[in-house]
Amino acid sequence: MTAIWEQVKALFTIQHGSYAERPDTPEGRAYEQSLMLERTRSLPPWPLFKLGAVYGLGPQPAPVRVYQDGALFFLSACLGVAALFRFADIIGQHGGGLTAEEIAKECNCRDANAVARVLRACENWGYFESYAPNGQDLKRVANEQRLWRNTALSAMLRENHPQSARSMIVHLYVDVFPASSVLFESMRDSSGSDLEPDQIGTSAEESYQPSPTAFERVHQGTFWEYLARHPDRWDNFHGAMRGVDSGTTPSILQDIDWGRFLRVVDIGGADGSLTFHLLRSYALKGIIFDMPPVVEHAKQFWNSTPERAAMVTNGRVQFAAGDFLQGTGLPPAQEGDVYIMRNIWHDWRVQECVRIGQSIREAIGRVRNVHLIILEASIDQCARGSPLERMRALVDQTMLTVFGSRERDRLEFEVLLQRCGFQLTEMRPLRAPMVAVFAQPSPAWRSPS
Ligand SMILES: C[S@@+](CC[C@H](N)C(=O)[O-])C[C@H]1O[C@@H](n2cnc3c(N)ncnc32)[C@H](O)[C@@H]1O
Repeated sequence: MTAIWEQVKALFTIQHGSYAERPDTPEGRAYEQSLMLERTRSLPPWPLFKLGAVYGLGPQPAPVRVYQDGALFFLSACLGVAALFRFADIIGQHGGGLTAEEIAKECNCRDANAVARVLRACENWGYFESYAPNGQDLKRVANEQRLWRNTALSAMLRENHPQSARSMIVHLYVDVFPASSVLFESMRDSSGSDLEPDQIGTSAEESYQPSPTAFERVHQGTFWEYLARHPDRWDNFHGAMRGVDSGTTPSILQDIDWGRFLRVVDIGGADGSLTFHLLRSYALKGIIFDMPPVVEHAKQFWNSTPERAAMVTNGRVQFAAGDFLQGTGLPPAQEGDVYIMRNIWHDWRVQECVRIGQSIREAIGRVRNVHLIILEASIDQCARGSPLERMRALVDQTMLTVFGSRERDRLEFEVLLQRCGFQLTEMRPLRAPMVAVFAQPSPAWRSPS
């Protein structure tokens, strides 16, 4: 019994990495080596091994876990490939029941064996499900002959799923994934990815020269320049943002009382889908502010359904084109306005965030009863290792890789907002991978211009 208990403890200890580290002295090294050797040699009893490694009901052996984590980019690649080839759409259109070969044929992929293996890899993480034809024993059916259907997760890779993640997965695979492969070089050669908010206005800011991000190294330009050069990537990015919209909007609508505002000014609002949902649910007016080409795209989106077109015709929604870095084109505030920024600040380094925030503060001027709400995946809101915190950490990595920017914690928001002439009043968790940061203009603020 004691031996089994020791094994359980050893498994947990190895998995969570809290083994007794010793200083790097000859004695310390000898101790660690003997400890590690002992653990490496002492295999867990079969039932324990099976429970963790085969059934996933207990701690996994550390080597299994570490390899899985290290090679997890292949899961991203498989999901990207599945999304690009539209496996989920093809399977869904037939109501399931296709072999890998049939799927390969329909998506013009010549390698049916690779399709079967990509599907099998995805199946291990709950995407797609294989079953045997005519009630045969699945174990006796070769991977190529198995039939495939969607699961709740793989169905989200369908284009027409109400919460479709297809464009986001394609964006991560095509635009971001190549950049992640040079993160090492980018970090090695970097002069520091960003300033701290409290370095703004100090000598550190004057001497600060941002290094190119991993994305900029690979794609020879900023993310926005890259999108401008590749209209197909813009279209896909709009789709990705619509996916974020469908995943976060229900909570944004229900967890915040928008009824106390008169007008919403959606800064960097893209096609304005959040504004649309807000106008649908509340007696609000709306302005969508973005760069000129994006605003043109947004107008098409608003004219594409009678309900949205009517909101444009009766003046409930308006468009404003400009540049929030230059402070041009921002709609001046009216009493009862709420300026919102969903997933804006996290795209920018501190200096640019201050410029954007100050542009908004200028637009507000001395108008009273105006609010600012920032909606972002702020970090350090839940326990480390929780699903939400893990997702936010990955979004933060995306920001580092693409923009050299970051997801922020409360303290960073407080300092940044103060630099731009706002006061943080509340940080509210949402039932989504985002928090709402509420701020009010500080009356004492003086425009730097
Ligand atoms: C990550 S998207 C967020 C879109 C939208 N807020 C949402 O949550 O769906 C960032 C938006 O910022 C806009 N943007 C980028 N640079 C800008 C600039 N200099 N001035 C105005 N908008 C800009 C982009 O066009 C894009 O629509």
